[in-house]
Amino acid sequence: MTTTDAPTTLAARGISKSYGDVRALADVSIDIPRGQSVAIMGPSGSGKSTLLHCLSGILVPDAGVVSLGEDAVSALRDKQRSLLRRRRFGFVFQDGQLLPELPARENVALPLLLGGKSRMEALAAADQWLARLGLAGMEARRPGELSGGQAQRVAIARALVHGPDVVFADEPTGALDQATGHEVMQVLTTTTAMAGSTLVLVTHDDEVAGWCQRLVEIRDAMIHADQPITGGTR
Ligand SMILES: Nc1ncnc2c1ncn2[C@@H]1O[C@H](COP(=O)(O)OP(=O)(O)OP(=O)(O)O)[C@@H](O)[C@H]1O
Repeated sequence: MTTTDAPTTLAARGISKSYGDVRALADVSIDIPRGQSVAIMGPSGSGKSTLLHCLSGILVPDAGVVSLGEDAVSALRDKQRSLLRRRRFGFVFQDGQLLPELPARENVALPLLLGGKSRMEALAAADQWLARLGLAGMEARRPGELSGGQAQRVAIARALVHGPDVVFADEPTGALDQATGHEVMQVLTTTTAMAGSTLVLVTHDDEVAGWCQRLVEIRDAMIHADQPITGGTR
């Protein structure tokens, strides 16, 4: 949260992004209030990942502004932007992107250690999150010793351990079978809701999107539709 008590809205104002001649985003604006879960869908190449990367400060738009509460994310210099990303955002990718040589508990503790917490505090918090996600007893396993669904739960714990304002997820169930994907989405949406974090995810899968409260459809670099999901699980 910012120093005021105002809810921390993630917002894009008129953002555009091109790669050479390819226009990936054209004058896109969106407001995502704190705690909301949003699915971004659209055809391949429509600009979904570019939007996610601009909102999360991985990319800087060519024009327009991305802000989180009172902080203009897109105006920050590289170093400040990566600091903000580390402190206030969490990320879940398709393949988890856990560090293969580290046990689950150390993977989860990493954002806290990077944020300056003591090793003891960070590992204790990591163990709590792993237990919350149904992984008690698996703290010492390395990612290669976990199933795909278990590894994604470790990735979710790592994304949430430092109490981020926003969790960004790019195809979080893309590498899982349907039943495991369903389970991971249930865990992802309920734990981010419990933590009071916003969830922004990109998916090709209607069922995955159905776990969110809002659906944003991108076509040809623009927002084509933006509507609440009725019967959304969150
Ligand atoms: N690094 C890059 N260099 C050049 N062109 C790029 C780059 N990244 C994306 N693009 C192009 O920008 C457009 C939007 O890409 P983006 O990855 O945002 O789409 P997407 O909707 O996420 O696609 P997919 O569903 O296939 O992942 C596409 O035409 C893509 O080819």
